[in-house]
Amino acid sequence: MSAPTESSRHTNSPLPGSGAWRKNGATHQTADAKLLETPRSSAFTHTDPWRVMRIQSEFVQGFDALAEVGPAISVFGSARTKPDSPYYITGMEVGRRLVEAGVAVITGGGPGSMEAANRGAAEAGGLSIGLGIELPFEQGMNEWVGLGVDFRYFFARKTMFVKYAQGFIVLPGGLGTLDELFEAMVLVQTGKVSSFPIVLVDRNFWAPLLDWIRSTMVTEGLVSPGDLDIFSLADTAEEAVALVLAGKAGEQLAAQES
Ligand SMILES: C/C(=C\CNc1ncnc2c1ncn2[C@@H]1O[C@H](COP(=O)(O)O)[C@@H](O)[C@H]1O)CO
Repeated sequence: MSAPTESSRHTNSPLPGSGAWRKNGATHQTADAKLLETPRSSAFTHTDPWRVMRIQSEFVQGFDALAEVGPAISVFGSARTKPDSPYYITGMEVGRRLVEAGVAVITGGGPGSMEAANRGAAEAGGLSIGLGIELPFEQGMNEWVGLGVDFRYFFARKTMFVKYAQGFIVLPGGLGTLDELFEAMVLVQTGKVSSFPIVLVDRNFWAPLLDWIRSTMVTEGLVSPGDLDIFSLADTAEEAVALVLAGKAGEQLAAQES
């Protein structure tokens, strides 16, 4: 088939997405014309291909906002902890001690222990980061976040917790905290990240879960005994921060600082 002449162009219809054309087809609209047309319906914005664009933009937005963040530790913990609870007080001390060690604090930007860690970091004059998530019951970012990024998608937000931190400190929490903890553990277990310290704070709180992992999962051969070395345990903020800064993560943090 030969290329269309100027006069035949209006009657040669293009084959979608190929740059090819078919002779004597109906008059076609150019791509520019389609783009510039006022849309008759916004329904397309609720389709998966459109969502992919939105997801992509969420990654770009996160990478842009966090690219300049230096050494950082992600702190997870319950959204329900009240300011007078010992967990909140420990969370504040964790945030403060991380900043005093020259490390930024990344949290989910919400209330409870997230707020505590952001507050400790902000009050110590450090970088206090919140990665907020759109939820049906809107909470908004806690007031102690200095650099905030909002996400619609949990998985895009989770990437940021890992990509921009050199370790995790996990305060007592519920399902959200467990989700974040297990994701981190699986990334280490499967070798997707190396030497990523994970510190669980409050031995008493975590003991029953760890006993069950040992007595059931390890006994039944579903996890290796060595998998229990993926995390360390602490009882105080001081211990937790010292552990997360120790070892390989400490080397990475020191390298980023110099
Ligand atoms: C339930 C309440 C507020 C929810 N707001 C949240 N904002 C930001 N991040 C959240 C929120 N809820 C959960 N998360 C994430 O999960 C972890 C805490 O979940 P948990 O179930 O409370 O352990 C936390 O690290 C966040 O990343 C207030 O009533």
